[in-house]
Order: sequence, then structure tokens, then C-alpha cells
Amino acid sequence: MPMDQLIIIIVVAAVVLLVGVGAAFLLRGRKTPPGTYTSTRDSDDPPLISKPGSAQGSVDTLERPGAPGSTDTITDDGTELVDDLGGKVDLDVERPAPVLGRLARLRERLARSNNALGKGLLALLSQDKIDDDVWDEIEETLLLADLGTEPTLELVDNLKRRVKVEGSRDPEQVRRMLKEELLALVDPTMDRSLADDRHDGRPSIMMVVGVNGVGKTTTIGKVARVLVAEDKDVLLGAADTFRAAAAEQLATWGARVGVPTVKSDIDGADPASVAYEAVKAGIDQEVDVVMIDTAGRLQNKVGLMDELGKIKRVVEKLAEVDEVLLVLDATTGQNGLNQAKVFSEVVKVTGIVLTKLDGTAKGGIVVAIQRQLGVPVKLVGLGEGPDDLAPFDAQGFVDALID
Ligand SMILES: Nc1nc2c(ncn2[C@@H]2O[C@H](COP(=O)(O)OP(=O)(O)OP(=O)(O)O)[C@@H](O)[C@H]2O)c(=O)[nH]1
Repeated sequence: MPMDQLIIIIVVAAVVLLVGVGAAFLLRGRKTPPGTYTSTRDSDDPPLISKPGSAQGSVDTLERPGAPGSTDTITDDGTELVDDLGGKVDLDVERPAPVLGRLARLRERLARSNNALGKGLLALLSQDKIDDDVWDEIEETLLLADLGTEPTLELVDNLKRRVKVEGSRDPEQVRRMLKEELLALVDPTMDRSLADDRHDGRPSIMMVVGVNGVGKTTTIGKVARVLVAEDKDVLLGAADTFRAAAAEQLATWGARVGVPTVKSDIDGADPASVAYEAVKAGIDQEVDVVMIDTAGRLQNKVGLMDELGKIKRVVEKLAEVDEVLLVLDATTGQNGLNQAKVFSEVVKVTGIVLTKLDGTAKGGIVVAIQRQLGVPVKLVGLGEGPDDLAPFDAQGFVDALID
């Protein structure tokens, strides 16, 4: 080959390399943008593009939203799965609000809707004489706040005893007693941390379950934002294929913070298949957390059981499910408790997300739900805003109720 041709080839190669490096640099958003690992983390890592023809279908590269050359299509027995942004360049991803102190920031909102409980109790307990009628009223107030019968009786018994022993009507002392007793019921010793760290060389897998309308999709979007704010790489799997709009909604939440979504554009696609492909993509792309949305049609318990059981079984061919979050709407009271019971019979729930706590004076549901399932409330939804979700903290919650 003549020398001048060789020089041209070298110059062209150098320019291509420079443009490539420049583009990669410009596209860098967070610590490790999802799907754009320039090298594998471990020596035995699979290549970023998996080979077609696996039993469950094949996955093309699921690039970070906006990365050049993004190929969306995932075929699965004729099902087309796509990533959320269809290769659109979107450098304007939002920065979610920091997570620390969220409960405090949102405390006012929580207190506004729930302070009837705290104020009512304090007023009753500060009376000069607490007779049986007053104790009955206290009991009723607690029951109306959805605390549940057993915890209510427990709290009233303990307060009765302490009021007798300490014999004080001093509002400060009464407030302190009430807070201590409520805190004991909410149980500050429960482990409320989310399983959101990579481990054993694979992502943490979270399944999110709950009936439609409780705020499940919104919650996944908000949790993804919490994780992004904590500098985690997240991938969403839209395995709620019952309603196509739900997948779209989820993908939009993800796209806002640069998180990719594996979804199917076909109504009624096999949810287990979508979940499998999402986990597979999450493993290949070495993300920290894969969050899987699921449908929850309670009118048919057997169907629900089959569907959730299948999703879990299929996903666990690739990786164990680390967290099953049950989303419940705090405003639904006893109905929420019934849902919790059904879901916990179907899957092993590891944490509860209580939504719409901003819209109810029935904050006591936190205690009732935890008692019924023996599982901690890990997150609470406190509004419709994208960052209105806070890690649940027993002390912060009780302070918000009583102060
Ligand atoms: N006030 C308030 N509204 C909330 C909260 N969480 C969710 N919502 C609202 O609840 C409504 C339902 O939320 P979705 O996320 O669509 O509910 P879903 O359970 O996913 O329903 P499907 O997508 O049909 O499965 C939306 O209008 C949300 O904005 C919250 O913590 N507080």
C-alpha cells in the first residue's frame, strides 16, 4: 500500500477515535451511566451484546437512553421489547432531590394530614381528670386512625399505667409519654434498608407488587429517582403488560432521570418474559438495581398467584429476587390490609411502600400493616411530586404525628 494512502487511513482512524472519545465524554451523566460501561467489570463478564437464540429470546444492546447506535429491539417469541427512549439523544436528564432529610422536608405535609390524631390525643391526655370516658375517646381516636385493635389496646393500657404511676398532666410529659409509646408500636428496631446494592457480581433484583391504582408505577418511578440520587445505576422492567399505558408511564419516569426501561409494545405480552429480559439486560449491563413492575388484578387471586409466581420463578433462573416491595394506598384502610394479606400469601413480601400518606389522617395504618405482615414499611409516598417519596423512619414519623 502506498505511503500516502496509509497516512490517510491513519489520520481518518485517529479522527474517528477522537470523535468517539469526545461523544462518550459528553454523554457522561452520572458516575456510571447505565449501559455504557466501556469495559467489563470482571474478566469473565459476558459481552454487552448477547447472542440471539436463547430459549427465552434474545437481547440486543440496551444502550443508555440517548447513546448513539442504540438498538432497541429484543425479540422474544415474536414479542418486541424496546428500550424507553428509542435512541433519542436526551442530555437534559433531571437531577432528583437528595434523599437525606426528605422526611423532615415533607414533615409539614405529613403533620397537616395527620395532626388530628396527635392533637386529639394530647388534648384528651392533658385533661385534669382522665376518666373511663376519656380513655374510651382515646381508644376511639386511635382506632379511627387505623392503628388496629390490638395495638390500640396495647397503647391505651401502657398509657393508663404510666399516667397512674407518673400522675402528671403536664403537657410536655404527656407528649413525651405518647411519643414513646407510639414509637414502640412503630418499632424503630426493624431493618428498613432497601436491598439496592450489587452483590455476588450481579444487580440487586426488586419486584414491585400491588393492585392497580395504589400508585405502583409512580412509586417505581420515584424509587428509581431515589436510587439515581444515590448514584446507583438502575434498569426498569415493565412486566405490567396488562395495560400498555403502564409500561409507557414507567418508561417516561425512567427517561426523566436517564434510566432505561425494558418493555413490550404488545398488549398482553408474557410478563415473565419481559421480566426475564429486563434482568438479563441488567446483568449484561452491570447495573446496580433492576426494578420490575408487575400487574395486580386482585379480582382473580389464582391468576395473580400464577402470574407473580411465574415471574419470580423465571427471573430466578438468572438471579434471586432480593426485594419484593408491596405498594399499598394508605387511604384504603381495611382494604389495604386485605390486599396485604393476599399478596403475602402469593409472594414473600420483604418491604412495604405506603403511598398517599399525605392525603389521610389514618397514619396508624403503618403500625397495623407492619403487625399483620411482620414486614417493615420501608418507604412512604407523601405527594404527587416526583420526589415526594421518603425512606420511612420511625422517629421522624412519630415526631410528625405528635409535634
Ligand atoms: N397524593 C398522592 N398521590 C399519589 C402518591 N403516589 C401515587 N399517587 C397518585 O396516584 C395515582 C395512581 O398512580 P399510578 O402509579 O398510576 O398507580 P398504579 O398502581 O401504578 O396503577 P397502574 O399503572 O394502573 O398499575 C396517580 O395520580 C399518582 O400521582 C402519593 O404518595 N400521594
